[in-house]
Amino acid sequence: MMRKKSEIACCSHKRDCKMRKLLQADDVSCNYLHLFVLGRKTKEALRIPGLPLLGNVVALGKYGVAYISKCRSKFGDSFTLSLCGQRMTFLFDPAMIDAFFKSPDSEITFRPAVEQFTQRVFGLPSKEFFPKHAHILRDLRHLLVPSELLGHAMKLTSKFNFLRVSLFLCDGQVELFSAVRSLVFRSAVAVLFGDSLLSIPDGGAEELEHTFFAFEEGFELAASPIPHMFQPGFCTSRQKLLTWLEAACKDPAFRETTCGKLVEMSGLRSTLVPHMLLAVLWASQANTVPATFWSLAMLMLPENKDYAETVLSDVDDIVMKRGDSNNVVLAASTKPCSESSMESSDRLSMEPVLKDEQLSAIAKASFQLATDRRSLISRCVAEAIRLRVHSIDLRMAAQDITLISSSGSKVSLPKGRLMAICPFETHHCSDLFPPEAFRFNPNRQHLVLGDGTAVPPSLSGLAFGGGPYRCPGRFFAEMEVALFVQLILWHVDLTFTNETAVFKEEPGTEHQNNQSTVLPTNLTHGRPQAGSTLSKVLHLLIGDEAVVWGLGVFDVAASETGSKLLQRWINSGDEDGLLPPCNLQRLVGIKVPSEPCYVRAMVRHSKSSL
Ligand code: HEM
Repeated sequence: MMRKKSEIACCSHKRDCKMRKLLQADDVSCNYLHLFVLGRKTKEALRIPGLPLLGNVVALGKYGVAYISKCRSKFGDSFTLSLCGQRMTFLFDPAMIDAFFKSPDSEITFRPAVEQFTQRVFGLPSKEFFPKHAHILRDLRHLLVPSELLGHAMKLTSKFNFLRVSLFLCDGQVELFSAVRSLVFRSAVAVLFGDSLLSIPDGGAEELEHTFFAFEEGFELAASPIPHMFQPGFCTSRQKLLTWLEAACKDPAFRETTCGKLVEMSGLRSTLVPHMLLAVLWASQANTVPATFWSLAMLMLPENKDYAETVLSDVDDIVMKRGDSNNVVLAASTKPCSESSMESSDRLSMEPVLKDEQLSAIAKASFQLATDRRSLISRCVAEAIRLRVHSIDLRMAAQDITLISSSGSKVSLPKGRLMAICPFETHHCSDLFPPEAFRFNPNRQHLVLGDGTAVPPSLSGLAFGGGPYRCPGRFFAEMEVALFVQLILWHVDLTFTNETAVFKEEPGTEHQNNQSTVLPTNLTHGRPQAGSTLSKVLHLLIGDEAVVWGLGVFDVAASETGSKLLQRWINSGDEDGLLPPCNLQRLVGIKVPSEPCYVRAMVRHSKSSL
């Protein structure tokens, strides 16, 4: 029996389909049962009311995932937003998410959905870039296969050894996100792009880092239709990055790096090369920095102390088994320097770089664990990523299609409709991550979608996308994050401090999101301007629903449950709220903290140095 081309088989979510269980039907028969026997009607996803012309863009831009969640709780598992005339249908049913990733390009396509990023943000003209896109993805994936990772891990470790003393001062107060950001960015850029990119005149690595994160902050707005002339900060930082990337390509050593090899294989016109490198720079840094921060921060929580100790003793065990223990003072048995009887001048004098053989033994053990998906550190990283995952992933309907949910209901989408999934909302759903999706639990079951081919079963769920366009840097990223978390834990004992900052922030390290909205108060605490004249006029002109959903203004009573949910979200995995809340506003990329996270870092010292 041939499947109708426009009807996408989605009924592979085996646990949920009662009809399948009852009749013991296979995937295809099950879909046909729903289509013809049960005769469910196909309908368009519900359109959310909104403002004339602007639709829902104001509310979505202001409240991000909080608004998406609100729409889901009111309108169900599929609904359509209007964003300045462009319709975007959100899908939450697991079978539809599977189809979103699994369907061939002739049905659900990638290119037109992400063109606004590649073209507007990175300046890559679609006509020239997309014919090469599949090859570039394949080549990057090939350059970062697991068998290539040990060399990268050793280079990352030597960068860590160089930077750790300045970033984690002995007995000093540290803003953890800034320290992690500098460590991860400077190390990974050196490994993937070469040292020359970090040695730009007038400021070197610090200037590059500062400029990149200014670009990153403007990234989402730059993809929107708002003209770039209104975003001068973004334009300046992009221009600087392009100039530095162009210069870095000319260094002969660049050819030996991962990105140098990628450029050579890509066959892209030379003027486009810096633009492609900018895209890879963004993709390789924007997520790993917050992923490392959250993984480390979750392991610092008192309730996760046992996990943190086991992570360290796992490293020790491997070092012992390999017979390298003579060279290494085991991390779990070392005390932070503040607990020793040493004077602080002694502690600082012991600060110097570890001996090569010590570091190499620790790094090899950490690497082994970082690349083993079953190890505790890998599971902790995956779980932290799950809880702070991005809020949107996009595709587009390449023809008129009908999606079928796990329960057999059907949703039709016209050709050209933008389709979105929301991993952040999905990852907080206890049906998919039982028993308690909001808890940090590295021992939980993997997410299994459909037959597991589009999104491989994993704790980190949808964090790396799926299907042919899944993240090509996944293995590298998982290794990098887990390696750094282990090295940092091995090097310093970190404790939260309630004190406010006692140090002056260095230029370029200021916290990005201090000003941003963490939790949209009027999404949870009522309608602040309900009585204003403007509000009354708007209500009269376009109706209550359009104002409420167009601007995101809700009543307290109606949103009491939603309010609790939102409050739990910004601190999910952290019941006592010790960590900074995460910023729910941004849709793209792993969530960043919206407040600084001050910690006291006490360097562990080796017994052999005593
Ligand atoms: C924790 C870290 C990371 C996360 C969570 C992540 C996540 C993602 C996601 C969700 C996508 C889109 C996939 C889709 O739509 O199906 C993506 C694409 C991509 N990622 Fe990653 N990524 C990470 C790290 C990296 C690293 C380290 C690299 C490079 C070394 C990288 C390179 C890329 C590239 C080049 C793309 C674009 C693919 C395209 O244009 O089709 N990523 N990543």
